[in-house]
Amino acid sequence: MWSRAREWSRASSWAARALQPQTQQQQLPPPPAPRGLPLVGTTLDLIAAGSAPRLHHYVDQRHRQLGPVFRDSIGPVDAVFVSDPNEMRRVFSLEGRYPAHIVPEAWLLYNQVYGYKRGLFFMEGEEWQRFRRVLAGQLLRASSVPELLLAPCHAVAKDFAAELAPGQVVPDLESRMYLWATDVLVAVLLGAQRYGELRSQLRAPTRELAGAVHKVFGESARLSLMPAKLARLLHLPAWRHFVSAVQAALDQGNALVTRLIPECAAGNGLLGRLLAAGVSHDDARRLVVDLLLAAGDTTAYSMLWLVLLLAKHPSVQEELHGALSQPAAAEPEAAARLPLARGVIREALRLYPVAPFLCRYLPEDADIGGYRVSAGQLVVLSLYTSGRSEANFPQAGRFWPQRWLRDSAGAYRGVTASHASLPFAMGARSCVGQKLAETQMALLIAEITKRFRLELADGAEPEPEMVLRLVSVPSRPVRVRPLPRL
Ligand code: HEM
Repeated sequence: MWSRAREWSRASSWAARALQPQTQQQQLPPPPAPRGLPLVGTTLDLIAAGSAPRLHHYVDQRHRQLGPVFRDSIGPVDAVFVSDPNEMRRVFSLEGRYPAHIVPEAWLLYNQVYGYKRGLFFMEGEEWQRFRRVLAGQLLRASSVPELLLAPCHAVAKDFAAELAPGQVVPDLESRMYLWATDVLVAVLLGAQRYGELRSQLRAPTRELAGAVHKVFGESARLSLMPAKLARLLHLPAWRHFVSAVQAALDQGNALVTRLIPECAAGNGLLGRLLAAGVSHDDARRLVVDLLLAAGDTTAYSMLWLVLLLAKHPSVQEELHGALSQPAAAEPEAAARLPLARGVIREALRLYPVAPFLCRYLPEDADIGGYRVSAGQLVVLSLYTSGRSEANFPQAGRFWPQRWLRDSAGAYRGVTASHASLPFAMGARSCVGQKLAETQMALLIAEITKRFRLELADGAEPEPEMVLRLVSVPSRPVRVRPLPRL
């Protein structure tokens, strides 16, 4: 089955297949599916693979068994899974004008029950397109890094490194990363200078918000293990705790943004730019509060994986330190663009994509890998599998940031299919915070590496495993000790 599907993906060009008449697509076979038991389907296999926290292992095994495209019903979700990089790209090319993705059930229910209007991630159709243009116009432009992102990310990274206690295990690194992610966004909203002026006044509300966002994540992850509607109907503690955590985070987020609005005119940050672009105060609050929520889990956990991998690989830290010590890398702009720092980030996100499954509902019937996929069918891209496949990345299990450096002919040294790793997705609905996330992570590892060597506090203990709690998180706390460089 593997080779059959591969031949398909090689033999057929995208363009030719996009032009296939509908009738021809209807003649294609359906994707292969595992044999399930009556009533329970494949649920027992999923339980055997480690249940929901190890869904990525279950899906990986299925790809090995059935090939790069298969269909499965996991609980109530019926989806076509895709792990071939060319087919993943094809899915994005067919996503339509208003790409539709899946939103956690508990969040949808919360928004419905409390009539809450949320930000970009939750929007659809023309409303989504309008605000997407506004946000992408600020955050994803070529000039956004030097004009909007660099100075705030650098200021917060310097503070972070300065606050590390040399030789001491960093206490509760996970919470520290949430605070960093929130600080960065507040600094970007205000601009570095205004942020510097207001930093001490904003410290307490920012810290509270970071804690509240962290709590929402914990409660959402707990609730994701059961149907949210049922939990609400039965007034289960999981639903009640989720609601109070979300309300607290939204209230604190709204209060913080309301406080920033009168301040932002004096700065050159994102918030002022949104208002200048004609976004109303209410819409700005709605968009920005959701940016604060979207930035928290994603960058905090990505950075935790990154720190863990660096601490495990002292030789990479030394090479990075050497590169950062060159005069050419002295300025933050150069440090943020340093190829090795970028390689470290890409490699960490390849091995530990914070969103290991990307979802799209295709608007038309489609040919995916030689199989018929009907309009409206949920398609799930298996990033964990594609990112760890030897066919796409030689020595796929190894943390090897240098694979992303280019040789004299301009090719990556150790990458066969770069689009097999898509941690920020691609296309019109890809991550609007990608440039921000890359810049803030690059500058934080630069500031830490310049001053410290990171050491694993738990020595030779086995590496924490990747488990799914809505996003990929380490199975136990990451504990590192920063040792000062002499
Ligand atoms: C390492 C960090 C991050 C990763 C890996 C990441 C990943 C992603 C992915 C995969 C998506 C696409 C979801 C889909 O296709 O349905 C997404 C969407 C999004 N991300 Fe990020 N993200 C990161 C950081 C951020 C940050 C810092 C922000 C805030 C500035 C942000 C804001 C958003 C928003 C608002 C969307 C929804 C975009 C839309 O629907 O048009 N992300 N992110």
